[in-house]
This record gives sequence, C-alpha cells and structure tokens, in this order.
Amino acid sequence: MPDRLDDDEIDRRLPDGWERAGDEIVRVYPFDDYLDGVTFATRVAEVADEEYHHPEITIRYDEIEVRLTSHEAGGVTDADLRLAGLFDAER
Ligand SMILES: C[C@H](O)[C@H](O)[C@H]1CNC2=NC(N)=NC(=O)C2=N1
Repeated sequence: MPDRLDDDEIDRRLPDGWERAGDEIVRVYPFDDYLDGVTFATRVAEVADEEYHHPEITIRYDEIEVRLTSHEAGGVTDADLRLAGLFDAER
C-alpha cells in the first residue's frame, strides 16, 4: 500500500472535478437518467475490483457520488488519485 500523501501534494494532484473531504477525495457525477447512473456505478465498481482498490459509491436518483480513501494507509494515497482518473475515464 502506498504512503499517505500530505495536504499540499493532494491539493496539487487532485484531478479536476474532485474535492478533498478529510481523509477522502469525493466526486459527484450528475445523471439525467437513473439507469445511466447505475450503469456508470457498475463500471466504477468493475474498475475498482480490477485495481483492487474500492471506493464508496452512493447511487441517488440523479447523481452518483464516489468517495475514495486508502483504508490501510489511513488517508489519501497515489492509488486514490490514480483511481479517480480511471473513474473519470468511464464517464
Ligand atoms: C484488506 C484490504 O481491504 C485490501 O488489501 C484492499 C482492498 N481494497 C481497498 N480499498 C481501499 N479503498 N483501501 C484499501 O486500503 C483497500 N485494501
């Protein structure tokens, strides 16, 4: 597991559209169609499983919220920043 990153590095490397929330990074993806959101959430879950790094995914009727942190490291690591980019590519 990579080491926890410090605040400055997280702020510098956080991909556009993502926000810092304590020990997590968060992005909300809006969807006009509920099932399009569910399909996206499934793709996020598939990528997470392939990478063996799992986000918290919240499915709402008009948006999908994805929260990433590295549980074992106790904060945000390279893995979280990398997965954020992979999830964005599924949009
Ligand atoms: C035992 C532990 O859950 C595994 O090593 C992996 C699985 N997926 C994981 N996902 C996330 N977000 N953080 C982890 O530390 C992590 N660890």
